[in-house]
Amino acid sequence: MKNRFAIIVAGGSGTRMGTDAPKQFLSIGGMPILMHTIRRFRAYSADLNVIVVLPVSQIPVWEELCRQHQFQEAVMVIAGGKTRFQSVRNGLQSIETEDGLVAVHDGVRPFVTTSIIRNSFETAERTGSAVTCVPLKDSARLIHADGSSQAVDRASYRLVQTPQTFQLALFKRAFEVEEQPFFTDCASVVEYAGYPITLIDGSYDNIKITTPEDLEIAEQKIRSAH
Ligand SMILES: Nc1ccn([C@@H]2O[C@H](COP(=O)(O)OP(=O)(O)OP(=O)(O)O)[C@@H](O)[C@H]2O)c(=O)n1
Ligand SMILES: C[C@](O)(CO)[C@H](O)COP(=O)(O)O
Repeated sequence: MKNRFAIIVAGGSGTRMGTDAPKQFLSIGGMPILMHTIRRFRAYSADLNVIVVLPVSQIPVWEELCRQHQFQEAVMVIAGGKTRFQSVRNGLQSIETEDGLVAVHDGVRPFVTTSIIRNSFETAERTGSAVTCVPLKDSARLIHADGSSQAVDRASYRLVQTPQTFQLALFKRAFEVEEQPFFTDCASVVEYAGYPITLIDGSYDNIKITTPEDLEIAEQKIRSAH
């Protein structure tokens, strides 16, 4: 099996959540969200090299949380950057080889499943990339510059999640580009660099905890699982 890495990005400050603590440290089911996410990747493979990217100022807070929760998963901690792109790039620079696969996952998506992670590695090994997504359940409209709107064919769109998994050699080359304002995820970077993107099925359960409502949903999901 090829070298397998996971970069779990948790370098943001959670402005939309609006809490003092960064949202990745907020507790669901009695444990910080980020620890749930790391455990999901560890459950996929004990041999996976897990890199966790954190805001530099929060690294001592994370170490204290690990002590409090007796959280002993072996992970490499790396300082993040101002944007998600920069945080991914910092994580990537800590990987010395170009031989293998890397999954990038949001630290605030704690409900990712082993089967999604496995499928993302297997697909990326075959095709170069695996980007998790789901179809739209709601109708969608395009907003024009003058404020008017127009129905679009929702079957032509997907909502993109993480993990997004890539062959390391192409991913490293893709991240040599200058950062662009439309880089909202890794797929947009890889596509900009000229590589094709393979989509794989995600899950409506694989939510990104972004706003306070998401935190309530996450707490209920954890409670109902126990
Ligand atoms: N400079 C950044 C910004 C974001 N992220 C991470 O990217 C993931 C998805 O980003 P998002 O949900 O937008 O998190 P925040 O940037 O923290 O939230 P907000 O945009 O509301 O400030 C999160 O796990 C976040 O910690 C990161 O590693 N480094
Ligand atoms: C990577 C991502 O989670 C895919 O949906 C998303 O693009 C992150 O976006 P955000 O602006 O950082 O919330």
